Amino acid sequence: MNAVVTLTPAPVLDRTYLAEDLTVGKVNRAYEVHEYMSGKGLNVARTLHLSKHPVSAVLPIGMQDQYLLFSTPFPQILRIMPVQGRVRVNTTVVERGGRTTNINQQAIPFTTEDWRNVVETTLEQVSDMNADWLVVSGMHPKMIDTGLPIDLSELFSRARDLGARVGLDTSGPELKHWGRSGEVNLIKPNADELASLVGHELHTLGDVIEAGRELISTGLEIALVSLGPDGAIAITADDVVWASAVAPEVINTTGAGDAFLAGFLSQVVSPEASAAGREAGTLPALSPEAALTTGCSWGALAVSLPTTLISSFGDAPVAQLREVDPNYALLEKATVRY
Ligand SMILES: Nc1ncnc2c1ncn2[C@@H]1O[C@H](COP(=O)(O)OP(=O)(O)O)[C@@H](O)[C@H]1O
Ligand SMILES: O=P(O)(O)OC[C@H]1O[C@](O)(COP(=O)(O)O)[C@@H](O)[C@@H]1O
Repeated sequence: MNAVVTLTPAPVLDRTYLAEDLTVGKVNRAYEVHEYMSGKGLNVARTLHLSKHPVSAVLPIGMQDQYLLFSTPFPQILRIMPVQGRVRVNTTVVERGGRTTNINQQAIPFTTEDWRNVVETTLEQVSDMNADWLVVSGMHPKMIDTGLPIDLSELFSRARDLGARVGLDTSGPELKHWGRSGEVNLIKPNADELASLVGHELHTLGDVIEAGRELISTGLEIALVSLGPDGAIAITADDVVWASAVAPEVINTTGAGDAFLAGFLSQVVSPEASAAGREAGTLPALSPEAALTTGCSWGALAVSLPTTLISSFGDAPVAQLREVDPNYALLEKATVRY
């Protein structure tokens, strides 16, 4: 079966304030607050589990903060690794009308021993589940002793030796490094992250395709680029597929990327392809079309909810494949941010 293991190297307590509007430099008041354990890999795993997909979420989290998991949905998918340090807090302010502002705290650094345990536990999960995918999502903590970001080389190469593809959803210098490393099969940048990765603005769908192809030439298998209201595009060596869905309303865009990635992973390797691949000792064939529409449907559902937690797919908007038009002007021009 097409199983997925997610690793969230820097889990988060997500605190979301719903406010009428946000005025910078003034006192702002929230009319509603939500707080729950989160992080990109955990969000992806929860959504996959809700769709009855086999998944395990590795979560390094200090003993003092494990109480935060008491009320978390689907505790059975968690593989908790006790590490030193407190969990970080990410704050989101959502205004009526859908404008969303995020303040994300820095990740807590790892000791060498803690990181080693996280790597071994993650690989154990990949092996035990015969996973088709290992997905590493969110910020990368630094190492206490060197001050350098975690090194994922060994994790990636051993996961690939176990027959899993490797997906990465991160941003900043880490995306710049791993996105071109040839050690990763899939990345999921949004348009701004892709612009930063290639170092120039992206105005049209053609610009996005060109940027994706540049990355494919470095050894990446799929550039999966999410384009907010323009849906998402999957670029491989042989194929370019574009799809989108119309969200009924836009309440909170935080979490849309995670819901989208979960939808994509849920379909991109069919159970039949997975079984055939294991039998033949080859990587299973990918089916990007069905996966992309599922991803866009779940992404559009996520933006219409106040928090990142999806509790049912019943109201998910239907997504359509679209004819790829390189001249299509993106609704939101992508800018370089770091
Ligand atoms: N306003 C929107 N309308 C419809 N779908 C949306 C909207 N915003 C996001 N989505 C869906 O969610 C996915 C992820 O959103 P995006 O904003 O691109 O990612 P991220 O949250 O990682 O920045 C998109 O690919 C799209 O399918
Ligand atoms: O690890 P980072 O980059 O701080 O991101 C973590 C944040 O991203 C989220 O997972 C949402 O991500 P998306 O909007 O990309 O889906 C939040 O729930 C969480 O606070």
